[in-house]
Amino acid sequence: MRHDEFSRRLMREHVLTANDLIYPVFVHEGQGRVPVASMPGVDRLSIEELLKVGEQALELGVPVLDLFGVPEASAKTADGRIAWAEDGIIQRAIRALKARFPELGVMSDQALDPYTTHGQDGLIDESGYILNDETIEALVKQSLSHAAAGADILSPSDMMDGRIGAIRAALEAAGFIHTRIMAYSAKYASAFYGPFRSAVGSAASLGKGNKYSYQMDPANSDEALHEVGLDLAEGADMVMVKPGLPYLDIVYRVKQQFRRPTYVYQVSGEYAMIKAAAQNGWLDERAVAMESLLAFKRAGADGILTYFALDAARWLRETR
Ligand SMILES: NCc1[nH]cc(CCC(=O)O)c1CC(=O)O
Ligand SMILES: [Mg+2]
Repeated sequence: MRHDEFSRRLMREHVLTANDLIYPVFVHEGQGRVPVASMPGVDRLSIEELLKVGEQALELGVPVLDLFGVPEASAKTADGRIAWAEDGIIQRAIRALKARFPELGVMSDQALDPYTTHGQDGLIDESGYILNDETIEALVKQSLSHAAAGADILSPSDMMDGRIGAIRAALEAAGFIHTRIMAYSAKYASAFYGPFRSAVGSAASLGKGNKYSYQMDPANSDEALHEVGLDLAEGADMVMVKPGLPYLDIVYRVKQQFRRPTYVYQVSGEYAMIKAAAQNGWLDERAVAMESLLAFKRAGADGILTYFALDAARWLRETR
């Protein structure tokens, strides 16, 4: 069966298409594009540049852009309140994208880390411990402001307990009955997020801090199922596992157990490793990237958040 291309195609079990891809983008207050040094090929975008990327995504058939904000460092506070400002960077970005491309799916991130002076995803007490319930109140405000700006999908990435239920209830009460929620349900306390933290500018704020008291222990697997079950019960439409390739077993177990829309995030560090090896001539970038994306499909993912999204959509087009 492996002898010829036709029979290899005939017995192929899984396929990757542009429909499976979500493209994460960084939107900054500055002008133009500013490269992220640890993520070659990824730039922080002004809203004007974001619109060009939105057009490319539509043209390539990538269904959704996922927006992350990069505020001015001077605008950060301990409570991260610019995260829910009506004229905040993400709120303006959502409005601009939806006005220009109503048919493009727009997803946005809910967490406070780019907006706080301490770089944690929520509010903290004097000892630095994250305050679950106070954080949820802030996340609800952030969520409502994104929904009001026109976000199609909210994606709380903070890992507080109970935030999906609170956000869902607030959306319903405010009449946002079409806003979808993709929960970062099994988000691990991973060192693979390093380049992302540089991109949004939370690395410097976080310093030697860590997120062990709210993100999951990489040693755990049953706990991921517990977390997914809670988020689905609280009203999540979609659940996510993060990071990606080192956690394929979790993707597989979540899909097998719940059979619900399941997503995986190929995170910044995974992207950086492939890019760095490719730049050294050690790996074939396109082949390795496409193999990794296919592996997510094989494990059971319904979609993938990846910084390769636009490139992958182009590569898929070339091979068709
Ligand atoms: N709310 C924070 C957030 N949202 C997405 C990522 C990581 C994404 C990536 O590494 O590509 C992180 C980093 C973190 O939890 O510190
Ligand atoms: Mg949870």
